[in-house]
Amino acid sequence: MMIKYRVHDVAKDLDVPNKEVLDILGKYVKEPKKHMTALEENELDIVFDRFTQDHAAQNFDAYFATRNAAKAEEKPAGKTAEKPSEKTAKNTQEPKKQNVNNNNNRNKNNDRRNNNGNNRNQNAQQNKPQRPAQNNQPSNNTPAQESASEAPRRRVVDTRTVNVNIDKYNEKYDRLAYDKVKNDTVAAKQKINQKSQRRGKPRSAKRETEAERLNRIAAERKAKAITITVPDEITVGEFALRLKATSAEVIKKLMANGVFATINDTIDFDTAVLIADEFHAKVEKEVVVTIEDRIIDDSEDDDANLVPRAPVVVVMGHVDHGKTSILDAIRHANVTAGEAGGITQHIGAYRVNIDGKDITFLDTPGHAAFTTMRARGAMVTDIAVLVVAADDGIMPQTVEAINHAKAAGVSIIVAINKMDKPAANPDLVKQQLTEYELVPEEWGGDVPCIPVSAHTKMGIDDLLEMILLVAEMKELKANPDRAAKGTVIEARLDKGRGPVATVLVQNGTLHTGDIVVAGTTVGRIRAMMNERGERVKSAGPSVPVEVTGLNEVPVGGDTFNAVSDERLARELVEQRLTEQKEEMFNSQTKVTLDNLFEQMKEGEMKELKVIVKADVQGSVEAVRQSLEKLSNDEVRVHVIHGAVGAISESDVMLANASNAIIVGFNVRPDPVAEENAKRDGVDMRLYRIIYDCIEEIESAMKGMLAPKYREVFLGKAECREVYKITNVGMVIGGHVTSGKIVRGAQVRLVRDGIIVADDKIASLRRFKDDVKEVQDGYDCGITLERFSDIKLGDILEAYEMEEYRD
Ligand SMILES: Nc1nc2c(ncn2[C@@H]2O[C@H](COP(=O)(O)OP(=O)(O)OP(=O)(O)O)[C@@H](O)[C@H]2O)c(=O)[nH]1
Repeated sequence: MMIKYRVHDVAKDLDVPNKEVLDILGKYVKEPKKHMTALEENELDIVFDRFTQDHAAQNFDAYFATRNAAKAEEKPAGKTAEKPSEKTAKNTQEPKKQNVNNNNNRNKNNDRRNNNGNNRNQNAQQNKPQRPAQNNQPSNNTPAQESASEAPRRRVVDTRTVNVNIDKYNEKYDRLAYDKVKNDTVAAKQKINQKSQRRGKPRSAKRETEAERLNRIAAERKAKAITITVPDEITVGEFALRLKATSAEVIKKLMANGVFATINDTIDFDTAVLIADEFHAKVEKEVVVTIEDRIIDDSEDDDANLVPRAPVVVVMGHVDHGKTSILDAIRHANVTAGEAGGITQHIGAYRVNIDGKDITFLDTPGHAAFTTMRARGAMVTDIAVLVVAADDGIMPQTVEAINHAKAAGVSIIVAINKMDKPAANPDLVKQQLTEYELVPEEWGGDVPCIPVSAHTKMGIDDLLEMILLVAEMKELKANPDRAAKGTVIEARLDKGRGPVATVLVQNGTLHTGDIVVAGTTVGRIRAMMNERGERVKSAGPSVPVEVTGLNEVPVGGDTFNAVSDERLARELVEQRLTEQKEEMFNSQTKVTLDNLFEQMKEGEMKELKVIVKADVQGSVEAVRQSLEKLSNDEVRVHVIHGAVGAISESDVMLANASNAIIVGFNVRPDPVAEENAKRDGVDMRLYRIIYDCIEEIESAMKGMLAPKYREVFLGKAECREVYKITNVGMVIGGHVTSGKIVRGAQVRLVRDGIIVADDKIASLRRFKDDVKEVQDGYDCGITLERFSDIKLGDILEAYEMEEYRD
C-alpha cells in the first residue's frame, strides 16, 4: 500500500516551512499544491533534488568540522550511532556514491516512503549529514534523484556495517559469568570450564587437610589463649570438646602426666587445669545453676534482720523413764483454765508459753525419731531434755540418747524424773552422768540437772525456766521476713484432707498459699493449723504447724522450702524423684548365692528370698520346706513364690523386683526369661536333685560355697526327625539352631520347658560321615548314649562342665 506523503510531511522531514516546499513545487509543477496535498513520486523527486541543491555543503572537511562540534553536545547514545555513520561517510567515495545514487535512488525512495510514519524524525536528522556528500559530488543525476537516495541508504548501511567488537563483549561476559559462578550456580558452561580446569589437580590443593586444620586450631589456641569452664568433674571427651582438641590429643597429654583415662573416664578439676595449661587454655570453674538455686532463697541473713526465736526442744531417755509423762505434764501445766479441752490435736510438736516466751517441744519422744531426722540431715533441735528416772538411774538407752545428743551438738538438760518415788536417788543419777562426761552444774559442770516429777508436776516449772535460760545463752535467732524453710516433723495421709504434714518452720515465715517443696513432694499450702487445732494464716520461726496441700506424703526429716515458682518446683520434684530412683537402683545389689555370705556379713541380707520352680508340685513343696528350714539367726529363707513349669519371664521379673534368687528343679528357663535374667543379674540356679540345692544354699549361707565346675553352653539343636535303625537305636534328625553340637558333649533333652533327660552325645554325623561338631544352621544325625524316648520338637542343649576358681 502506498503511504501518502503530504507536503507538510515533506516539509517537516526536511525541517523547513511548508511554504518552502510549496514554493519549489510551484516552480516546477503546474498544479498549485496545498500543505495537505499528497505528492506524486515525481513531485517528491523534484522537491528533494531542488532542496538538496539549495542546501549543499562546500566540502567534507567543512561538514565534519560542524558535525564534530555538534556531536559534543549530543547525548552519549548518539555517539554509538554516529561512529558507523562516519565510517560509512568516509568509505563512501564520490564515484561509488554516484553509482549508488544512480542505481538505488528509486528503490530507496520507496523504502523511505514505506517507513515514513516511524522514521520522519530520523530522516530529518539524517538529512543534514547527507548534504556535504551530495555537495562535494556534483551529480549527473537530477537533484531529485540524488537527494532522495541519501536518507534511506544511510539508515540501512548503519545497521549492516556496524563493526561490533565481539571480543570485548565476550570478555565482559566471561567476567560476569565467573563472578556469578563464584557466588551462585549459574552459567553452566562456565562451571564446566572451571571443573575442567580443576581436573587433574590434587583435591588438597584447595581443601584444608585434617592435619592442617588441627595445626591451625592449635595455633589459634596458642595465639588466643582460650578460656574454658570446667565443672568439678568432666569426662575426657567433653573436656576435649571444650578445649577444641581431639580426645586423642587430650588422652596423650593425660598419659604424659601419668593419668591413664579413656574418652568416657572422668577427670577432676585440678587435672583438667593441668592439661588445659598444655593446650594454652585457661580454666574457670563452672558454676552450675540448679533449679534449687533458682527457686530456693538460700542466702545468709543479715544480722540486722535477725530476731530471737523460740528454742526447739526434744525429750529423750530410756524406755519408761517418763518422757511422755513429762511432755504431757508440760503441756497441761501450760494450759490455762479457759483453754482446757482445747488441746485436742496431736500434731507432732507443740509450743508452750512461759512468761511471754515460747518453747517448742517436739512431741516425738525417743531418740529414734531424733536420729532419723539427723540421718536425713535435718538439724531441728536446740536443746535435748534427757529424762532419767531417779529410781532407775542411767540405762542403756540413756547412754544412747547421751551419745546422740552429743553427736548432734545440742545442749543437754537432765530431768531427773520420778522424784516422788521413795527410791528416788538423784545423786546416784548425777554420779552416773559424770561417767558420761556430763557434769552437773552444782558439781561444777555445765549440765543443768533438774529434779522433777511428772506425776506431781514438781520441778516442771524449773525445767521450763532452765530451758529458757539455756536458750537465752544460745542466742537463737531467725529472720521472719523471708521465704519459709524448715523440716517435716511427721506426715500422714488423712482420708478427708489428703497428705497432712507437721512442719517446723526454722527460718522465714510460712503463709497459706505458699508453694512448698518438701523432699519429693510439692504443693500449695491450702490450710495451716496449730497444735490447738486453730487455723492460722502464717507461721514464723520455731513455730510448728500442720499443713495440707502437698501432692504426696513427705517423709519425716525432709527439708521443706517455700519457693518462688510452681512450675520449676514441680520440675525440681521430678528431678529429685528420678535421682532417688537411680540411687535406689544403684544401691541395690542383687543377691546371688555367690554374694549371699558377703551380704549377710554386712548385715544387708536379713532375708533370702527364693522363687522355686519345679516339674511337679510335690517338688515345689519339698523344696520350699527344705529351704525354709535353713533359716538361722542371721538370715531367714523365705520362698516368696513356688509353682510348676518352666522358669518364665514373670518369674524373673518378680525375682528382680524383690531381690530374690530363682531355684529350678528339672525345669529350664524359657529363652526370654534366660535373656532377662542375664540382663537384670538375677541368679538362677538349676538343679536335678533337691539335696544338691539344699546343700548349695546352705554352704552359700555359711560362706562355704565354692563350686568347682560350671556349665558352659555349647549349642542347641531341634529334633526334626526320629529314625529307628536296627543295631544303632534311635537316631535324631536334628537341626542346630544356635551355637554348635559337639560329639561327646553333655546334652539335656528339653520338652516343653521340662528336662526329660540328661545324657551324652554318643555319635554325631553329617550325611554319612562321623563329625566332631556341627555348627549352627546345619542338619545332623545324633544318637544319645542312653535315652531313647525322643519326640519331634524336643530341644537338645549341648553343654560341657568347666572347672573354675573364684
Ligand atoms: N511415780 C511416778 N511415775 C511416773 C512418773 N513419770 C512417769 N511415770 C510412770 O512411768 C511409766 C512410764 O512413763 P512414760 O511417760 O510412758 O514413759 P516413757 O519414757 O514415755 O515410755 P516409753 O514411751 O515407753 O519410752 C508410766 O507408768 C508412768 O505413769 C513420775 O514422775 N512419777
